[in-house]
Amino acid sequence: MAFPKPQESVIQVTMHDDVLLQLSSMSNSGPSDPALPIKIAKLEARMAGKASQLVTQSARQEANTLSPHPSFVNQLTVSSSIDSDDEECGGFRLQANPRKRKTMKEWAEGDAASLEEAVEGKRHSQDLGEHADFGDREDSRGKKRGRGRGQGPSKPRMLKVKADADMGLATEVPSTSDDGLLTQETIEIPKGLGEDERAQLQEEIDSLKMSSSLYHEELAKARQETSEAQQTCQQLEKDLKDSREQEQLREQQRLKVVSDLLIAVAKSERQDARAKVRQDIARLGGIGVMRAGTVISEVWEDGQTPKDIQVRLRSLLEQKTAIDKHKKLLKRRQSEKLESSTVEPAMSEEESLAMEEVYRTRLLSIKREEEVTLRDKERYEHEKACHIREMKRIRDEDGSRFNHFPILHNRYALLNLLGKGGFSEVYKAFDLVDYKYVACKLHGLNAQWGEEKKRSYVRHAVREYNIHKGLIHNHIVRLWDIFEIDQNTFCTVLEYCSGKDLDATLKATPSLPERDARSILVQIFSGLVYLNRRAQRIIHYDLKPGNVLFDEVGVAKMTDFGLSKIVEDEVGSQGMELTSQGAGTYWYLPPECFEVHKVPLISSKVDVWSAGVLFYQMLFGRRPFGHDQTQERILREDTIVKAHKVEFPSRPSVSSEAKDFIRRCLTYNQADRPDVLTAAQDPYLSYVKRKP
Ligand SMILES: Nc1ncnc2c1ncn2[C@@H]1O[C@H](COP(=O)(O)OP(=O)(O)OP(=O)(O)O)[C@@H](O)[C@H]1O
Repeated sequence: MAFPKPQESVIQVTMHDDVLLQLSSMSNSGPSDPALPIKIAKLEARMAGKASQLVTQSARQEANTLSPHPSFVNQLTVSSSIDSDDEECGGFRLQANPRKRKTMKEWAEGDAASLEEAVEGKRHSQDLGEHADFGDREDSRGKKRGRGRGQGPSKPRMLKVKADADMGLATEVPSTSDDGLLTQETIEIPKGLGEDERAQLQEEIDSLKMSSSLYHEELAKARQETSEAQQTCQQLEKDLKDSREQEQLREQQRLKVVSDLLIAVAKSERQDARAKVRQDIARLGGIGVMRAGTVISEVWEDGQTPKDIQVRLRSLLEQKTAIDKHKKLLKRRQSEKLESSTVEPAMSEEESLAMEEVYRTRLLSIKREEEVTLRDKERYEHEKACHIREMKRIRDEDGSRFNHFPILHNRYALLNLLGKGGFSEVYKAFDLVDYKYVACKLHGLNAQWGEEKKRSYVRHAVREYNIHKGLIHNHIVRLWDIFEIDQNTFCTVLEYCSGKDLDATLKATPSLPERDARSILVQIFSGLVYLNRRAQRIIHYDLKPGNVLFDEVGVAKMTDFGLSKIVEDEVGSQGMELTSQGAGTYWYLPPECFEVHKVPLISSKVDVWSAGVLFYQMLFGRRPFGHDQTQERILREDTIVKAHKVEFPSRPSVSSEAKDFIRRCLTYNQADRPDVLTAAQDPYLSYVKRKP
């Protein structure tokens, strides 16, 4: 509901002079007659025998263009037309009044001569002119004219017509009382008038008195209404203020309830996570402490599952050995069958063939069991990797200074830690303003760092923010906000991706079916095409499994633009200079990034190479170059500089189209490698709708 502004509803009621005018503007119903002031003036003038002058002046002032002819009859005609034809007069409408027009006309016809003489004659014309002008208009000297002689503007209006000796007319003095009520002090009818006219005049005076009293009542009513309206208005304002305060209170309560619920859920998730880790420690293993002299180090201690797997494998090995032994014995017996010295009874040929078959089938069965156990062992290794990741997450969460569910920036309710990067902690959080989950990345500056290093880190983060915030694409994580927490910590707010990241996915399932891997690749290229079609092109430069996240429905999204490069317009076809050589994750970077003899020139082809490595890893469960090497070893052994040709394992089996696409992405020579836009148009990446 829209409440009017208080000042709009206030009606001024203190101006006695303008009471009638205000009434007429306030009320459109009942006896309100906006033409009344004019009528009164005309009547006064007529009674004073100066109707013509009044009319002339009134007409001249209000209409100006109407008949300039001084003739009284003409002027009356003008007057009559103004009086009756609803024309504007000083801002008020003159209502039609045929009865009055008739009177005036009659009067004009009956006593035209004497009235004309009076008009020509003269005096008090100024008075009458003033009476005829009901508005508070300024005269030519710029002064406000009063409505009665000697009266200040705030005095009640006196409609006074003085006796005019020259005209031989007695003066009828209708006036308004202090509160605006029309009164009649003396009534003397002009001598020259007949009975009818006198009666008519008397009738008009009575009628005016009646109207005046009605207006008076209306004024009182309007005043009353105004005061009531003011009270209502004040009450409404108060109500509005109260309800706003209540709403604020309710909003705070709502937020409290929501955040309490979220915190309760988060706490229970924390408990579940810890209980699961405890179970998994018993099942999969955990970190123990080993002491060697004064040195205490952490060691991995196996849980029950790897122990069981070991026992099964050992048992299978023992069974295999035993069968092999029996097989050998059987063979020896068969060869010694004819020797009489043999203690054991001789075995028929058929029996010995049957025994051979028993041993063979048993060995095959052991082999199958072994394969199953080895698969279990592999699964265990993946579970162990996730378990170690989760243990690390919990340890990081326990050690975090933001683990007590704070509300940051009056808006983001921090819940549980999602993970910890090099210099940041990422928390799942709830946005209490937009009511959605977000990921809050808390960047902590190391207190030990010097001022310059801190400044450089912040500069870097702000640069990343400025690049990332403008990127709006389905396959790029949205960056919503950035704010400072304290001198050494600030936070970026990101779209929350509730699925695992690709790194975690590949740890749990090292190789994906080709169809799944291709779908992820297509999405990555969609994001890359967006980055290369913008006015300000961007090279991501840090494409790796950890920087590909999945939302709740499995849509892949690129994130982390910390190392990304803006491609300036003037960059030539060779590419732009790489000024941050050494940064990045070497398994995923192309050979040109390791150029040492000159400043490397790079382009979007860096991302094409990284996407090729990612695709290879998704398909084969390992990286094409330096898979088992550390970053340092890759650099030392020039692993990528030597990565001229990509080799494919025989298993799992992958389509030749996929391999060919990987070869194109991993083209050693940058000039021969397709750029993002060309690679994205590769037939391998295009989906065509199959005809039914
Ligand atoms: N928007 C997000 N939604 C959900 N989880 C996220 C989001 N951003 C990051 N994470 C998770 O938070 C963890 C830490 O992320 P972060 O980006 O800090 O790690 P990183 O990339 O390993 O570190 P660094 O940026 O230092 O290389 C990762 O496990 C990541 O999956």
